[in-house]
Amino acid sequence: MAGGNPLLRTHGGLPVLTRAFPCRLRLRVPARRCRGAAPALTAAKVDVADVIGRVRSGDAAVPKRWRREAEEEGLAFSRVGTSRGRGVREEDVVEREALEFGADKSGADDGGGVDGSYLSETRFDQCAISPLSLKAVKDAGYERMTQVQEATLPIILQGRDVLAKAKTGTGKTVAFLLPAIEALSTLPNSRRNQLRPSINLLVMCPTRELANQVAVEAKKLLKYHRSLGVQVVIGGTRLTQEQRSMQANPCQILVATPGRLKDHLENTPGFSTRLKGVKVLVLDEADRLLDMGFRRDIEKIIASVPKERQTLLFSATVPEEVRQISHIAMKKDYKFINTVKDGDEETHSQVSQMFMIAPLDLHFSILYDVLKNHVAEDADYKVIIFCTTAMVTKLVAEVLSQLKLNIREIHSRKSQSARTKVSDEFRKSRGLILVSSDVSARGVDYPDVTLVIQVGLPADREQYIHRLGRTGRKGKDGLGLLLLAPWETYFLNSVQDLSVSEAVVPSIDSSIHTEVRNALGRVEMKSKESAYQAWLGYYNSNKAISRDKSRLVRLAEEFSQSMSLAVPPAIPKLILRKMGLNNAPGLRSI
Ligand SMILES: Nc1ncnc2c1ncn2[C@@H]1O[C@H](COP(=O)(O)OP(=O)(O)OP(=O)(O)O)[C@@H](O)[C@H]1O
Repeated sequence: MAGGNPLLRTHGGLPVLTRAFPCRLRLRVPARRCRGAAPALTAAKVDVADVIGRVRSGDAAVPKRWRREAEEEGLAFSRVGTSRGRGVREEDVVEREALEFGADKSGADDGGGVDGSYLSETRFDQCAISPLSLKAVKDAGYERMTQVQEATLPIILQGRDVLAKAKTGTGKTVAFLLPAIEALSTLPNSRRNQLRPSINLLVMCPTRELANQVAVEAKKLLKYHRSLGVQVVIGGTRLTQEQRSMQANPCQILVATPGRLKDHLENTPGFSTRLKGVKVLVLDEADRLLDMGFRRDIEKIIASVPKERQTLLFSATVPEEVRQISHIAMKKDYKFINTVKDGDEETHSQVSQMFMIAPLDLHFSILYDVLKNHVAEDADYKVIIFCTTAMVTKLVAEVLSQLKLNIREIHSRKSQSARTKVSDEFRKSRGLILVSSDVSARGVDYPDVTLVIQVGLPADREQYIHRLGRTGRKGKDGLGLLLLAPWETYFLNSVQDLSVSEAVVPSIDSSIHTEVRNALGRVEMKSKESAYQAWLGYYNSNKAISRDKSRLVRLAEEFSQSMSLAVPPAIPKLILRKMGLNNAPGLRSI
């Protein structure tokens, strides 16, 4: 996080004046132009932020070489000082600085970001892949490999176990699917022509949307491999329906969510025998699948596939604990391939990251204000708002819909058919705002998301990174805003190595407050009650906050007030007991 002068923060070489947040939201084009500024500086190991700060403060000790390199890159430092001296508004300065920095050396929109292109120089046709796969890759529009594909393909093709880390939106799905399909296509035909072929490739994903998406990508790559097929098994659909379709058309590739796969293991005749044919096991979003929420299911699944197999673990985040426990899934001599360079951040530098601290009772108004500005500035807007729980997501979606924004909602309480419909629509559209719980946090590839807003505490640092990663995919620009209440600021410690700049709370027109109040008045009481209960449950499960129960109750009351409720809703006794809050003073029960 940029420190120092509280008025001037920087990220990726671009100064951001904190009071100009709404303006930053409008800076998409200039921000892209700024890209050209950084590479030479980075290569020379110059801290751009530091140089800018020191030049501005009149520090004559800035080495000439740095200054010269900066100027060669079009960074007109001296002019920046002059603009401010003329009393130009901060917003104007930000706009101007961005343009001045912009020698427009960004290159084409082919992934040329400040942190280097996500594409490598290697073309797929230079690699040892089959003509059938190559043809499919071409049809999919892929010519050059992404960095992670280039780094992992040869090793996976050798049959090694691989744990790979690469930033969000850089093509990890193809990186594991393509070599896995190559491995399958070389299996003797007898294996593939059986009436009920074994499952040879098993891909595990933490969410249903991601599983569907991986299957779609697999189908693209299988276009000319006519004897290979892919099937998806995910929760939220009828088990019997999946059983029937697996029986009618058994495929060698299965993409699954853990819970449903376990269901099939326990209830589908012949399924465990089919799993004995697994040659390649993939854990997509491996760190999520290996954390406590999924660990048991994953262990059971691993025990059901042969020990003699190849295992591939992929994620944008690989915390140390995951490396420590990777032996659960992989052979000891696995290869760890990390395409995030030493000293580089895990997030993309072309994504502007902001945090804003404001009391809970301002959050709806801020959200509305930020969205209104963003929608007005960018006709092609495409926004995802992440909320803490399904019921809070529902409430936020209802409030914003009442405010006549173009809202869709997705979370675990929606039927799977509604989730799939919304997800498909959001993928194809622009001019939409998706309010989502963490079901969309990882892996889902919605193209051209312009802004990601996270409201309230993300579950952890990793979740923050994955949610943010829904924007800035394939080297494109993006914006991220994390909106926190003052007592949530401790979370920022966990992302202090990322370039997250503070944005000062914008002054909000009283008409916005009135509109929000009226919108809240039109939202059903039931939604508010459920959101309150879910909110309490979420923060109660957070150790840092639930330690002090009376404080938790007070904070929940603040949340209730932010929904315009005079008195916090009562909660069923049973639920309070389940939350361990039956004796917490100040909570009303029914
Ligand atoms: N070689 C390539 N050239 C161009 N586009 C590609 C290439 N490989 C993959 N893509 C596209 O890049 C996008 C992002 O890919 P993908 O969803 O696999 O990213 P990811 O790294 O898995 O992201 P996340 O970490 O969010 O899961 C997709 O739209 C995919 O079709």
